[in-house]
Amino acid sequence: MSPSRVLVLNSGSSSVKYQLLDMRDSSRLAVGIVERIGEQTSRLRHTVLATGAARELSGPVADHDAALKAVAEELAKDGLGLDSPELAAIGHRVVHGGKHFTRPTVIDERVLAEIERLIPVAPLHNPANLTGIRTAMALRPDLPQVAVFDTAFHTTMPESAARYAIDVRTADRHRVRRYGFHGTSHAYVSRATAKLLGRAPDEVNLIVLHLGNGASASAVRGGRCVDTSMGLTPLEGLVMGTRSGDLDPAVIFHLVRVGGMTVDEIDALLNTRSGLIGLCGDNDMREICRRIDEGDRQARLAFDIYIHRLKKYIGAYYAVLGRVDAIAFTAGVGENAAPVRAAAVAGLEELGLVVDGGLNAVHSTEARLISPPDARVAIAVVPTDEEMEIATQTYALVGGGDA
Ligand SMILES: Nc1ncnc2c1ncn2[C@@H]1O[C@H](COP(=O)(O)OP(=O)(O)O)[C@@H](O)[C@H]1O
Ligand SMILES: CC(=O)OP(=O)(O)O
Ligand SMILES: [Mg+2]
Repeated sequence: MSPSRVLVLNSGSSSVKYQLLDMRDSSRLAVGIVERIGEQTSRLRHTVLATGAARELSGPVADHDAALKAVAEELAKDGLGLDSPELAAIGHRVVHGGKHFTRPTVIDERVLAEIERLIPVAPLHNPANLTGIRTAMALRPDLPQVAVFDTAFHTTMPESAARYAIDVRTADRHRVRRYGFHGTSHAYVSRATAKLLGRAPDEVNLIVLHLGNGASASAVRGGRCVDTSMGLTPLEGLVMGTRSGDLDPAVIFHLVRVGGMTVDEIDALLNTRSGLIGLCGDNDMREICRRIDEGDRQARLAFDIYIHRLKKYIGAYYAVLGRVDAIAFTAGVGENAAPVRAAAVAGLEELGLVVDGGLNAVHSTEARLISPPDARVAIAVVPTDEEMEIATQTYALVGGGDA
């Protein structure tokens, strides 16, 4: 029988998430994460689904190369190692693919060079993705390695949404435009939401809200992205865990000229010390909700700023789409934080947006509706599955199934 397993690697700035899937029945064989890479307190958690065996290792993991080698060792302990003849391909999440990569792509030297060229516009993500790919290639040079790009789903955006209103020649020379991210999630959730509605993806208009540590919104018309909130880099748009999202670009000039800060200092400020953590010292929505319940005003303000921005994007994408069939909440905050979902659409009844308090309060890992049955616009909670989407696209590309 031809090999049917796909290993998916999602290398983030300080973590590697991985899953080994069997694409014959889309089952998961092993899942895990290496966290806090580069620190003394790194941790690897590995679960084998067939046996339920779970292992946790602690101790320093110096870099992404060491992390991936540790993952390979863990997989090998259960006979699921990278040397397995049943492995068909390795699928890699690559955050920035620029304008060039509109589809999943088998990685060769030319593709590696392009991902490397894009590092300045994804400094937190692309270097980690590259290390993951290079290590995996060294471990299995004979195996197809496939890059699945966060940006690919957004390449359908019209120029009116993708261009910034700056001098066209300058923008083109430096490839300054809006690319959008989390596209694998937006694509997966768009299809899953259409399925939940019992409709074909090409006949529904959706607003997808991916609210994780990084967060982005997208407007999807008939299965194609027409606008999204992240831009040249994953900094634009919504308020995030540690990122500011939208701000007047002159804030940067002001901080240089009046605040005496360097560009690198401002980069770090806006990417790592802003958003929820900058506003209230916490970037975990669970903790923020808990503090609000205790009457903490700083946490309340951070929540209100987060919601205000989210509501503005819902309104904007409603206008962009003209007609909205459903709004889908996804990722860590979107899937779990009922207060965020309720607040994001509060007061928007005139737009047909109503959340049923009882349905919203139910905890579930299934895709579900939280709007009343007669609502004009469906509001849904749809768990994302970037790893499954990456595996599906990877397997299809290497000839194993249909996309
Ligand atoms: N039960 C919960 N209630 C509220 N927020 C939650 C809950 N579980 C997770 N989250 C939020 O989800 C975030 C992580 O989302 P996730 O999609 O896993 O992010 P990422 O993939 O960007 O690291 C956490 O920072 C936390 O704020
Ligand atoms: C692109 C991006 O923001 O990714 P993440 O949410 O994984 O940081
Ligand atoms: Mg994520």
